[in-house]
Amino acid sequence: MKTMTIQSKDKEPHEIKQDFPVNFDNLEAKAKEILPLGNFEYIRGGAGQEQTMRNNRIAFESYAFIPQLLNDTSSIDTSISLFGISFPKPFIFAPVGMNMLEHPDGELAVIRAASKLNIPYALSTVSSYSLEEVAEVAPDHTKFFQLYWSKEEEISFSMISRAEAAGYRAIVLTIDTTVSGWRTGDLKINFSPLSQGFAKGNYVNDPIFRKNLLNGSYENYIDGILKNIDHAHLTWAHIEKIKKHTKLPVLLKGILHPNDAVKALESGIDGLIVSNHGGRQLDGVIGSLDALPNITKVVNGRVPVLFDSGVYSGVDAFKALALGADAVCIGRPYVYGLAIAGEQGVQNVMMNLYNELVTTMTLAGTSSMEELKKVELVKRNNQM
Ligand SMILES: Cc1cc2nc3c(=O)[nH]c(=O)nc-3n(C[C@H](O)[C@H](O)[C@H](O)COP(=O)(O)O)c2cc1C
Ligand SMILES: CCCCCCC(=O)C(=O)O
Repeated sequence: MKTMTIQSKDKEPHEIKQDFPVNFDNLEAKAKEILPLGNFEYIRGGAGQEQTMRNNRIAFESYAFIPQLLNDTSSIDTSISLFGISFPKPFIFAPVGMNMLEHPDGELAVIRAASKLNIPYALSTVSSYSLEEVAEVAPDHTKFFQLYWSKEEEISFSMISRAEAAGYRAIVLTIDTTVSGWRTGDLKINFSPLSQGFAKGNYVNDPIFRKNLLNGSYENYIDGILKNIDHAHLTWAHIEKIKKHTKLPVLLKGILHPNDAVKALESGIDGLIVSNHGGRQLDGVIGSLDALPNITKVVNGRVPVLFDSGVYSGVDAFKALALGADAVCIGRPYVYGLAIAGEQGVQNVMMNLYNELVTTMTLAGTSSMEELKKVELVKRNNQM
């Protein structure tokens, strides 16, 4: 592989592999060549007829921005501040479960890349490696713990306490996955991701999980996770309990309706992630980008508003930031990078996104996040 070094505007030199796929379609195609069918389809696929996945792309393609030129863009500042910490890039690694489906180093490879690039990392509840193992790789790097609420609530409280003890900086409660979506791609080939055995990291050594669900038998952990994971009883009343249990900021992931954003603020939530889970949960849902403006409007800067679902290029990131997101979370692209080339693949993907964002900001006449947020966007009615 040929390499070149890019001097990014945050002053860290990063090596980019020149024959590594640059655009999202090529990245996905390359990952498809490498991964077993079930693993690939689990990552790629969405719920039902994949209307939500399409809506995500339609939303991005229906926004266009109008650059204003002859501004000095010789130096671009992409830095953001979240919960009092400053980061050089406006990206976050979205929580993605079971990374051993893509690479034996799984989440360990991802946290290494995240820490080298200084991009916050959100670890999934259903990770292949435990939150403690991940923390050990990069103890000082900013990590969030994504929580899937457990049917056995004590397990959730145990995981929150463990995340706090291991130095995680926030809890991200995902609220759109009370049960798994109707994933037609997985169903068609009878692929059950949780049954592959790669979701155990945070469970097998959890004292409460062992006591309540493992019944002393290590072999039963898949059964235990499957029994525990659906949690349709979760309501706003739980938020208060969670907030009482931890001093960490709590973010809600999966907000699409402005009424829910208001309820979240009333419940004392510290941040929101506007997301439709990449179209993997509920089919027929609004494109995540289309939900963003109404939410930033009601939140009005009171808490950080993060965004994900369909950010596949630097231009996509630019549009989400211009519509008011404080940072964008990247999901499928880095997972494909992981499948293709482990830690280096994850770095390549994130740096390609970043370099395209910097190029876009330069050409659009915006040299900082503040200026980016003032960019004018127009929306057309796109038909697909
Ligand atoms: C393979 C895969 C696994 C995921 N696992 C989780 C998870 O464990 N927890 C969670 O909150 N979101 C999970 N997500 C959703 C992502 O956090 C994010 O919302 C989604 O990837 C955004 O869509 P995009 O990748 O199309 O941009 C997963 C996504 C993928 C692709
Ligand atoms: C309760 C369902 C498990 C979901 C596993 C990870 C995930 O969020 C995904 O999108 O896949």
